[in-house]
Amino acid sequence: MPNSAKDTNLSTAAVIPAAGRGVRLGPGTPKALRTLGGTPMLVHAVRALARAREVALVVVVAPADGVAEVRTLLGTHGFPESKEIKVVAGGGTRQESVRLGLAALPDDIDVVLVHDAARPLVPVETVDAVAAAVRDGAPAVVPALPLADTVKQVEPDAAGGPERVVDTPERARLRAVQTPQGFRRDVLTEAHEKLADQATDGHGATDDAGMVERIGVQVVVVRGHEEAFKVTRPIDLVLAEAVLARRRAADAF
Ligand SMILES: Nc1ccn([C@@H]2O[C@H](COP(=O)(O)OP(=O)(O)OP(=O)(O)O)[C@@H](O)[C@H]2O)c(=O)n1
Ligand SMILES: C[C@](O)(CO)[C@H](O)COP(=O)(O)O
Repeated sequence: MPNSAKDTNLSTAAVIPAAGRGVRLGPGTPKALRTLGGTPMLVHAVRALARAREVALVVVVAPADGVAEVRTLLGTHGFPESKEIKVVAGGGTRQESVRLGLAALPDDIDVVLVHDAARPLVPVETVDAVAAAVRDGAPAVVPALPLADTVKQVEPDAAGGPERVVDTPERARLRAVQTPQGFRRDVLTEAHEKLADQATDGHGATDDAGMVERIGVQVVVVRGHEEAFKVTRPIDLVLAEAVLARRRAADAF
């Protein structure tokens, strides 16, 4: 395992959690299989990660009852032959799904990029920037953007009234974090092993960087990208279709 600055001889894999149902997107096909420009979101996400030169292997974490379907789906789409694609069964939370994806990595992988299937339009430049920062010696890296909105911390009202604002954190020091998040494989594996119980007890982390923070590892930030947004609610699908249409129009010239 790499444990010092800059190591140029590292093997990199991507883990793509894609086992969620997409409740906030509304009823219908599981979110990763919903289409964007006629192609499932998951296929866009796998292509985005496979496009990165350093990524040798992509592990897709599918719903436990959908592994065969996802294997068939990915088999019908073209990916570079030099890139290995594996599909494994996920769990009931994102954290569990990532842990199961990590368990499927071969021994020779040193660097792991964890990327939501729900961020299908991440540009390859963002993937490359995250991977490069890990390869340059950072144990954990997140792509992030400044916030456009002011954020309030709130507490519920004991009598059932409206929530009350208790704090307004200084916006200039807040960031909205995206994926792929990049890690030294040993660091991420240790965090997932130590914190596995929290995945199901309601105290799980909402991202992988949050897990390595909990075991005391320093996370560094690289610039994220507006087009790496997460498709969460129906309005995000409208935006994603528009971004894809604009890219396709630009490519046609
Ligand atoms: N048990 C789970 C839950 C989520 N994910 C994945 O984690 C990523 C980010 O999660 P999110 O956007 O919250 O997806 P869902 O859990 O599907 O959405 P929702 O919370 O609206 O149901 C998605 O690619 C999703 O497929 C996963 O692999 N396993
Ligand atoms: C990992 C993540 O995309 C970083 O912003 C986010 O935390 C996932 O949250 P979700 O509620 O599982 O979509």
